[in-house]
Amino acid sequence: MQALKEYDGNYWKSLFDSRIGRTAWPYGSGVWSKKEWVLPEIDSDDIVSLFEGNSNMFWAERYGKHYLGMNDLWVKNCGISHTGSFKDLGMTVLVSQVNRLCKMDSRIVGVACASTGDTSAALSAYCASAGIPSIVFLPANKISMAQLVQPIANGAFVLSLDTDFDGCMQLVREVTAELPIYLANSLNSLRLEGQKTAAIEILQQFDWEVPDWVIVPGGNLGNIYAFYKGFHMCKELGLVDRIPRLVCAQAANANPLYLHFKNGWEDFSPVKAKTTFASAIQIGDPVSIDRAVYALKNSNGIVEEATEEELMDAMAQADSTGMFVCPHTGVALTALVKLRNSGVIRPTDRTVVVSTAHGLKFTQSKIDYHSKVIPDMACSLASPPVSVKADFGSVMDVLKKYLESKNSTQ
Ligand SMILES: N[C@@H](CCOP(=O)(O)O)C(=O)O
Repeated sequence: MQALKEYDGNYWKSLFDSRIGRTAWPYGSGVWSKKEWVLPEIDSDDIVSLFEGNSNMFWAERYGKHYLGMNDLWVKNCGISHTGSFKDLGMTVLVSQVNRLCKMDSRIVGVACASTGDTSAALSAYCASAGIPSIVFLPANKISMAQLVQPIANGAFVLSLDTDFDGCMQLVREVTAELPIYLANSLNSLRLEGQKTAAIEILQQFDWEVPDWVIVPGGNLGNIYAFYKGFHMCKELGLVDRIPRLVCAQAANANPLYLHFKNGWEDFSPVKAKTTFASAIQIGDPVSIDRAVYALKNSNGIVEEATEEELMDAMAQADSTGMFVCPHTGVALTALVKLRNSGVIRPTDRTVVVSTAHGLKFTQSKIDYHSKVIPDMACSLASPPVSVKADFGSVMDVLKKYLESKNSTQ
């Protein structure tokens, strides 16, 4: 690319002038119209926090208004936690209880789980803190590097098994039936007691006003039931007079609940889960299927699914508004888009999307998307870095192109 020579100190002078309140010069070579860069007087009362302090619940204003025409869309960010996923909520309860049992001289020799990554991270962290051995059953090569390193670093006994999550689940159930090892997956109700607090917290954060919809990604399906349990408990206690409609969102490559829902809840059949970028919910035979069906039936719930392209595009779109979500949240956002487009969710409905894990656990899939190297995927929202020669003119050239393209889309 030919470097533009006409740029000189005046370009930057114009920008600096604008920052200190003077009218800017027309910048560039006349391609752009003159802009007023004078900053308005701002009263400190006018400055509003975009993410509402440190709360894990934030109003997705730009995403909601811009992409969906919604004005009451919220994200409950459960990935901002010790090990970076909602599993911490349940695991702190479970391991605390095991710790108590150990102190009471029970014969428990360790705690185990099968995992697609997040459960093992949480289990190993809390067990390490309590000095209790943890054993994790992981499907080899099916979890992200950031997830794998967590149990390793936390000193868990890590079994890397040549099977999928469902195979690991089956094995850990058999092993824990034989040995005095405590099973920590979400079929253990202690986990659900912890996880249901997210639902209670949502109501509290809305000052006990009930949202219309709560959308939760689903794999092993303990969490959708935990949300139901939390909302139902608040209703029983008289804190609220109804519960939200629940939506469970699955990856189309691992969608046994979706198929069951579409079949009118007749005859559940597990599926063989195929590879999905939403790897934490790559589960074909969920242990909490019955509880999930119960939760959905009793909340007038819905199940939706997301293809690989849909979930990756939804994740990229959300990221472009500053969310940096995990692929599973991409699945939940796809469900939202579909239900909004079909009119089931209305523009003014108060809707909460549950973001289940930290986006930093899934950087490889984001890199692949933005590098456009995913086979058969357009990656239409990819925003790859621009390689540019390290000289002033070349940088100004690419900046000009970039700012022009921004101008034309605003
Ligand atoms: N997505 C899970 C799978 C195991 O789920 P659990 O909630 O039943 O323990 C994981 O992170 O391992």
